[in-house]
Amino acid sequence: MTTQSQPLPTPAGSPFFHYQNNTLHAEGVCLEILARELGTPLYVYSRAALKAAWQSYQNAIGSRNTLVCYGMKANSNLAVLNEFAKLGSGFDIVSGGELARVLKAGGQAAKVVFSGVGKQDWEIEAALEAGIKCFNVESVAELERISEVATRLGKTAPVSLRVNPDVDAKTHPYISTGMKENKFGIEIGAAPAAYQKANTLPGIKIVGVDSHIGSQITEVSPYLDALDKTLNLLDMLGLQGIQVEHLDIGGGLGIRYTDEIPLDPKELLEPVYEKLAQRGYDHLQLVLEPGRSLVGNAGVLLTRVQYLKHAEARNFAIIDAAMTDLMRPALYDAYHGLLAVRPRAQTPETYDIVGPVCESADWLAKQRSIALEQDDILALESAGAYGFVMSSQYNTRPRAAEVMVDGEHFHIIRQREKLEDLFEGEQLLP
Ligand SMILES: Cc1ncc(COP(=O)(O)O)c(C=O)c1O
Ligand SMILES: N[C@@H](CCCC[NH3+])C(=O)O
Repeated sequence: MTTQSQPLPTPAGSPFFHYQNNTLHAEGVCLEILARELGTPLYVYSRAALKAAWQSYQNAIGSRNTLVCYGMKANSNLAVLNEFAKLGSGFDIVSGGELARVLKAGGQAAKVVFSGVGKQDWEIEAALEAGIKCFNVESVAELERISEVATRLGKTAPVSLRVNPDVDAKTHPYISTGMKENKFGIEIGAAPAAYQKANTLPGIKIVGVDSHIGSQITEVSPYLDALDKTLNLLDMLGLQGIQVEHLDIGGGLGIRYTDEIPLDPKELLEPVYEKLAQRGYDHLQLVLEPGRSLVGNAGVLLTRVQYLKHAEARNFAIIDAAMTDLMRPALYDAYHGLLAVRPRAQTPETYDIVGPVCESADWLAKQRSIALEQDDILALESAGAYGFVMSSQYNTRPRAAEVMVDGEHFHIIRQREKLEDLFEGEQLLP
């Protein structure tokens, strides 16, 4: 059987990547031409896909008092951040570097929440100077540190305590964050005392409560279990005279990589709003921190087949992208869909799709049935989230360029690194 007599593969999750004249396109742009013109590996994002993902949250929110703080660790290219800033997004940051990116991209500090277990003094200072919405505080020691820094600067730090509700998000163990074995947050049993403490510390103003239970979540029940526990905490705090202004339920909604059935934001938010109303907390602002679900299926990684190697145990397609460009398969054994940008008519063979890096973990896809020839262009799907941002220069490899497609046009939003970028700042000994 040939690929011509088969239907073309369906790109995962996104209608913005589609086949036209037997060639994969992003919106109106032919990816074969783009890859040949700009070189590979190349990250390609669809602006329309970003907007559609944003809109799916807005449709679920309607007129309710809810702030989406894009979990920018998923994709922090300035053009992506600027797009979300223009749509009205806030940002969930986890470092001083991410704060600098938000400000550079035109985001508003007043819509920034700052998560992360290891905030350093300079990062706390920068966030106080910028005037962020709140610190999502992950330990009592951090609370004390923020109080010291704020007092020294003569400022008041708005804080929300990130509680660890000990629920199983039913996701990959490496990306689950809300179980008591995880380093994240303050265990929920210890939260009332931590809030009491926050209430007495100088330079601290309590504004919220926060939890984030993990990533790539495809069920509503773990969110609702966490919410129940958080609302019980709010009941207790209320009895102690501690009030908050907002409730942050984190991010974590999954996307389709293969056959997952992701939740529409509506499927999460409707029961959340219902529960808030039942429990008398619908006056609180709701804060969300989605990352992956806003960008994941808005991007692909284009790569070129360098060599085919037919070995005894395996057929290998050696491509010009590596674990340094897309780390998820090596790190989590993650599956990314693989598409031939121009599918061939020949009988498919089974290949392991591997990179040039000197590590056996340097694979991007395993045991995929595809008809290939040297120099073919391939697309690794669902690469818009945790793709470029997790890339490295290991093996002294320049990081890929990033492109945003917009209708019939494209914009280079990050140049490919040049060889001299790779050792900039290094010095020979005298
Ligand atoms: C605190 C926090 N907020 C938001 C996110 C974004 O998560 P996701 O990309 O799964 O939506 C993460 C990542 O898991 C996170 O750690
Ligand atoms: N980097 C992870 C998600 C981590 C989420 C951040 N806490 C991934 O690629 O799936």
